[in-house]
Amino acid sequence: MSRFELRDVTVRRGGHLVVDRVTATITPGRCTALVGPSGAGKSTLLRLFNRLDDPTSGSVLLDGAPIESLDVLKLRRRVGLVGQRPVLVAATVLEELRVGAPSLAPEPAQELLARVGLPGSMLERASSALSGGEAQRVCLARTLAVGPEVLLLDEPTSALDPVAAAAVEETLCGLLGDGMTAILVSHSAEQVRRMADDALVLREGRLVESGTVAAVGYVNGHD
Ligand SMILES: Nc1ncnc2c1ncn2[C@@H]1O[C@H](COP(=O)(O)OP(=O)(O)OP(=O)(O)O)[C@@H](O)[C@H]1O
Repeated sequence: MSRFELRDVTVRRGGHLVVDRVTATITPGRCTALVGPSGAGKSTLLRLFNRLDDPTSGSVLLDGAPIESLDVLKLRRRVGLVGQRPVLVAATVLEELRVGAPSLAPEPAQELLARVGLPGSMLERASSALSGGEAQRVCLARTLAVGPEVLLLDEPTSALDPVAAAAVEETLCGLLGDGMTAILVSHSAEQVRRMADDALVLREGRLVESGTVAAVGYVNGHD
């Protein structure tokens, strides 16, 4: 089911309160945006969901279980991350898709490419020969190859040119429309309005507003 809950979560880094007693629920099947000014703690909060960071106090629960009680590799297969910049690690697109799914056959690999809007003929292409937008979509397909229940999206289009960003966003919107649970960090209020259902507004580490995107003032240009 993949319901995340944050209970009184605090993250302290170098004497600084980066996340300050945040309590919230992420609704399955919806896209929840983490928004707020630069330095508010959005990326840090996002990284808690697959244990790239751990809270200093409080707990993150997945379907009622504290996530530190789960095997971290299994957790990361359930909760996939797509970062700001595509990082490709294998020589070809097919090998890239096999990074987390070593037995992936060419046919399902082509289906994965279709899901992210790329032609199946791209499987044999060298990773180094991809454009930024293509590489980001291959990263997304590589994450999907593992079969995640939740996608963590950390400014997934901010490093791309406007045309590639629009294409990647459209691909993501398709996945969200199919009912994928997602948590999105984005600086763009327009993007949040297009992609997200719910929003959590952070300021100086504190949760200051939450609700549906339509109801949250921060996303709609007034506080
Ligand atoms: N390891 C660390 N040590 C000290 N301070 C840290 C550490 N990690 C993060 N911070 C600080 O915590 C605050 C929140 O950082 P974070 O990257 O989570 O914010 P953000 O809302 O994602 O910002 P942005 O929108 O600029 O990406 C920042 O002021 C940052 O400098």
